[in-house]
Amino acid sequence: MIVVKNLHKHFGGFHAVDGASLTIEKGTITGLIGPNGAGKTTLFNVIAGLLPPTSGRVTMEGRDITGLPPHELFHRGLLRTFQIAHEFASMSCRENLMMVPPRQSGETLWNTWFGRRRIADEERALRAKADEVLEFLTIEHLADQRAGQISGGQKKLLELGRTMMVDARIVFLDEVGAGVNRTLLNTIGEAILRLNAERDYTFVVIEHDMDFIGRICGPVICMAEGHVLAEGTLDEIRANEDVIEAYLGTGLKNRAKIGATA
Ligand SMILES: Nc1ncnc2c1ncn2[C@@H]1O[C@H](COP(=O)(O)OP(=O)(O)OP(=O)(O)O)[C@@H](O)[C@H]1O
Repeated sequence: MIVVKNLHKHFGGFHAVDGASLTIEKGTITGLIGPNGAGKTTLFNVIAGLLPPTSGRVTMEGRDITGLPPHELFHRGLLRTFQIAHEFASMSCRENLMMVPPRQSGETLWNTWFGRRRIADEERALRAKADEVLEFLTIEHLADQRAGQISGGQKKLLELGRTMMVDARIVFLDEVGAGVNRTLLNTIGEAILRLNAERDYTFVVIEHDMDFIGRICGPVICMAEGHVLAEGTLDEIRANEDVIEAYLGTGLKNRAKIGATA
């Protein structure tokens, strides 16, 4: 369980996150929605250690993780993916996955000279794991293809695959659906649901596609102006007057996004 208490992140005088408090229950797929500029990505970045908070506290399973750097959170199984995928373009998809686990023996000069057998064993295991991940994500046919050449949606799947290489416990997904076609978005949704059901992953998903949120997310949290406005099912959120007001206040385009009928 992740508990965020009264979190603030200010950029100069601008309060991007302004007293956000929320709880992410273990084993859930929680949707994080809100109009543009609500502070969702900034909140992700603070929780995932990419930005130091101005004030407030984040705990994971009761332990204070406020301001811990990403690599420390990585070791605790907390990972964040990005709106724009961060692949190594000239490496194959399989190699991209094999790069993820930290502290591989081949990284030290000593082992390069004296630990060849161990390195070879490790590499075989990593390769097998990467292939298993690609198969799980139904993109095994991309194993040898350069990551820079695959589609945007496939890159999102590859990012999800990176989290599987370290058996993440909690994954923050930032706009998985942005620029992804419907078929691939369904594949991504299926993978998220299966990882949650079969491998105990907890997910927090920022997404503007409300159909996608409705299909895969249990609790939904709506942010506006840096804080949490409402929590509940998507239907409850959609009917919430404050939420409709927040989306309305930021223009018709945002209002259409929530699918508000009132
Ligand atoms: N590094 C920064 N410096 C100054 N302002 C920033 C910085 N990062 C974000 N902001 C501002 O903070 C506000 C919240 O941005 P954020 O990206 O967190 O919102 P969001 O809810 O994720 O929006 P979107 O749905 O459009 O991605 C925005 O007004 C943004 O311009």
